[in-house]
Amino acid sequence: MYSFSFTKMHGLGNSYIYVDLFRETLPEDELPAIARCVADVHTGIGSDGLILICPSEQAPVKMRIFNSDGSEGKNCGNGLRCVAKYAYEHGIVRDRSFLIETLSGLVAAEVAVENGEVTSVTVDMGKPLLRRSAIPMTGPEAEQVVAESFAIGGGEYEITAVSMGNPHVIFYVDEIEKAPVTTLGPLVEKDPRFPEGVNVEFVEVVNERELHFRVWERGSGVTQACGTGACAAVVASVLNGKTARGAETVVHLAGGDLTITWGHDGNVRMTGPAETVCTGVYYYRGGQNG
Ligand SMILES: N[C@H](CCC[C@H](N)C(=O)O)C(=O)O
Repeated sequence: MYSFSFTKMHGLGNSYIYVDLFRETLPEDELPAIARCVADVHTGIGSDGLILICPSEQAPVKMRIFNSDGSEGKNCGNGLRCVAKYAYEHGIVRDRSFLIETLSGLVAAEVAVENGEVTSVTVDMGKPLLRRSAIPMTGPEAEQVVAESFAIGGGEYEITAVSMGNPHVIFYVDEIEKAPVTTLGPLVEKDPRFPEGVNVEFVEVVNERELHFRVWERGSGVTQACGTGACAAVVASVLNGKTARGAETVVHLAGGDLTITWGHDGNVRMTGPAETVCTGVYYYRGGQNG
C-alpha cells in the first residue's frame, strides 16, 4: 500500500483525479489500476478517470489521461482546461499562454485570471483529423466519413467521424432528451469498425450557432461533458452544412456550455470553465479494481 496527493477537478462536470508528477511518483505499470481505483464512486474518490500532470521535454507541462476503465486516452478537452488552471495556479507556468503536451501532440492554452484564480481557459486544439484511416475507422479509404450510412443494432443511421487526437463519431438527433446514449453508445463504442474504440456523441442542432450535445465516452460511459467530443461535434456540423466555418458555436452539454470555433486556419478553439473541487491524500491498496 502507498499513498499520494491528488486534486479533484472538473470541466462542466467531467471530473478527473489529477496527480501532480512534478511532486509525486506513480509506477507506470499500475496506472490503469490506479485509474480504476480512484474513479470508483463507492470504494475510491469518484471521477471519470485519472489525469497525470507531468514534466515534459517539449512543453512546460504534459497531460496524460486514463478513463475510468483504466484505458489511456490520447486527448481530453475538459482535462486540458483543468491542467492549464492547475499549472498556472501552482506556478508550473508563469505566463498566461503556454503549450501543453498530449499523446496526440502539442496544444496551446491561454488562461483568464481574476484575483490570481483561473476562471476560464481557451485551448487551441489544433486541426481535426478527418481521413477514415486517421479516425481510425475500417472500410474503404475515403477522404472523410461524413453523413455515411452505418447499420448497427438492427437500425440504420448516418454518422460523421472526426478525430481530435482521439476518435469520435457523431449521430444527429431531433430531440437530445431522446438520444439513445445508453443503448446505442456502448454498442458503437466497441464496434469493430472502430479498431481503437470510439467516443459516441449525439447532437441536436438548435440553429446555425448552437448545438445540444450528449456523450457516451470510450472507457468511461456517460459523462457530463466531453471537450474533444464537443469540438468534434462542431467540426462535424460544419462538414454537414449545419453550422458555419469560422463561426463561434455554443455547445450545450449536460454539465454546461462550451464556446467552440473551427477557424478558417483549420484549428479548433474551445473556451470554457475549469473548477477545483478538493485536494487530498489517496491510499492505494490495489485490490478488486487493481
Ligand atoms: N472527457 C474528455 C475526453 C476523454 C476521451 C476518452 N474517453 C478517450 O478518448 O478514450 C474530454 O473532455 O475531451
